[in-house]
Amino acid sequence: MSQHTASASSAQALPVIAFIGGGNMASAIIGGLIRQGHPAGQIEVVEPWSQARAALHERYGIAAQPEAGSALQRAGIVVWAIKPQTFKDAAAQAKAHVRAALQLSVAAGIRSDSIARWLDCERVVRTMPNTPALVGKGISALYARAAVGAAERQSVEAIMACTGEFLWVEREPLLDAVTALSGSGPAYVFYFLEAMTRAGSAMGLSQPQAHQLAVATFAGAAELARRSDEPPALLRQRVTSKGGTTHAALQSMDGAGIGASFEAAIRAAEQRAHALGDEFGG
Ligand SMILES: NC(=O)C1=CN([C@@H]2O[C@H](COP(=O)(O)OP(=O)(O)OC[C@H]3O[C@@H](n4cnc5c(N)ncnc54)[C@H](O)[C@@H]3O)[C@@H](O)[C@H]2O)C=CC1
Ligand SMILES: O=C(O)[C@@H]1CCC=N1
Repeated sequence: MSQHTASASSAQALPVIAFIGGGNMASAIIGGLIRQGHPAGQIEVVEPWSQARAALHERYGIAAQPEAGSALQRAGIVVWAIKPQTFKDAAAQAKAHVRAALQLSVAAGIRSDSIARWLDCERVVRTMPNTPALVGKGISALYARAAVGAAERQSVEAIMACTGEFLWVEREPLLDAVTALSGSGPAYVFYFLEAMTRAGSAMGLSQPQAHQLAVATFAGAAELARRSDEPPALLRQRVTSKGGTTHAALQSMDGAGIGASFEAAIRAAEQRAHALGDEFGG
């Protein structure tokens, strides 16, 4: 894997970008693009759901189209931000208008072979972002097919840098691992936040106090891990006094097999990503 940190490079220099699907991930990327100076008028969106179209108009002033049409032909890059289940049908609907563009898919599991076949286009990049993209703190992994040129890779980097950090993976199957780790990862963090907040409330703190303490602890520990040269295991040991409170908590977690269960859960997500490709990539 090669790594890059975010440098929201010249979003203004990007071509017209079309989004097929205007839901959560599309909104997060569009928000990042607009924050970095990409004009709303240089964005096309196809979104069949009227409420999602209204939200895009209210938030970004974008008039999304209910179905694929010739307006898509001005796009140099097409972002596929639809569910894996609907990708094939959406590709059939839009193909005639988008074949000349660079295709960028955010869909979990759907392999670039399928996308290239559906669109009759070899210039395909897959990315796996995550929802902190909404606040410019996302991380995305990228994979490009061989036909994608250096300038096109840079354009994709400029788009994803608008949403946070990015890195490239050299082998496409690694995107399933990325999906399991950082794509789904925010949900794991929220799951633990919920548990910590519930525990805080049960111990007598108010819900807002418990929430504030839990969120600040996650943000602070993550920032410490990011800035530190030391591995997480050592940072954990520094919190853990012999015979103290942390030791009691960690012993309880080990006894319940939480670490092993958590790893197994992430492997389950990876397997599901792979299965989505088999199920909906035909
Ligand atoms: N939500 C997340 O945390 C992440 C999602 N993804 C991937 O992003 C993709 C989109 O996910 P979300 O944005 O969360 O879903 P979403 O449901 O919010 O957005 C998908 C949108 O596509 C629209 N749509 C349905 N059929 C269409 C068609 N034929 N043409 C155009 N638009 C159509 C739907 O009305 C919907 O608004 C999925 O493939 C998912 O795997 C990737 C990373 C993280
Ligand atoms: O749950 C999902 O399938 C998508 C992919 C990563 C996050 N959400």
